[in-house]
Amino acid sequence: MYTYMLFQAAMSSRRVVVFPSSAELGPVLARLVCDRAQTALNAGRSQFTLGLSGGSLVSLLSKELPAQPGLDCSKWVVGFCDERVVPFDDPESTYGLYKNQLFSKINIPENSILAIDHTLPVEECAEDYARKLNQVSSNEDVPVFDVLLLGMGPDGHTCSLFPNHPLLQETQKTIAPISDSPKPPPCRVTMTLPVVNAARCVVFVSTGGSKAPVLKEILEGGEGPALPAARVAPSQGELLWLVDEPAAASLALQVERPGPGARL
Ligand SMILES: O=C(O)[C@H](O)[C@@H](O)[C@H](O)[C@H](O)COP(=O)(O)O
Repeated sequence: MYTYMLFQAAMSSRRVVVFPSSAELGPVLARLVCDRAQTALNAGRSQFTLGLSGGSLVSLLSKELPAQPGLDCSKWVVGFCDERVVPFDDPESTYGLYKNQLFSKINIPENSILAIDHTLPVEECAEDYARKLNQVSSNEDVPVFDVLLLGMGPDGHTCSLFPNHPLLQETQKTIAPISDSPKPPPCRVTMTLPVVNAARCVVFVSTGGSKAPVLKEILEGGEGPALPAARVAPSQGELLWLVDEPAAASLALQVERPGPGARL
């Protein structure tokens, strides 16, 4: 019961925000990222740290972020919530997609983009990437990102944390290797739940009707063990779910429906 009450308390800071479609969601997401960057820098931090995910986020951010008025990314440090261990010119490389679609359009310094070394075997690649994240300020050795942007698969996975996978129990590593990903490609590195839940702000972006059943299970509770995305509950930070109407179609809980130009 006590655990349940703690769970409910953590959930109370969660916001579920519904948009008619990605066309309305995208600009609000981009504004949110820029606002949190401003907050970080105004608070006297020397850098704004952002974690990116793949999937539909790549094209959404690549369209909306460069369109933000007065965008200045010179103090941004960008990492990846997970990454496929493939060469950067492979169409499966998340870094490769962002490099072509986004990084070429905004002024993030090249050495502030923390990419994996895909030439290493997956275990060493994870250790190497964990060391790279040491340049993000940390709390008890866990990097604390200002904002993490996450996607969610129709199976409830997020980052490369898949349902029923032992990595869900990982508490020692900040970045873990996975060589049996049920979704190809099999070799990946991923942030672990302690890192995700240490972030100041975690934003899920989930769109499309195929997400409706799993979104309902994650946000309103299901009978089986908690799915990976349901285990995301930042201990001190904000949790936002930005979804479109088709994804939200089965939800009974109270949601926000902001108008155009809204700031979250
Ligand atoms: O590495 C991956 O396989 C993808 O990054 C994946 O985890 C993605 O984030 C989700 O499947 C959500 O995808 P959509 O945003 O396209 O729904």
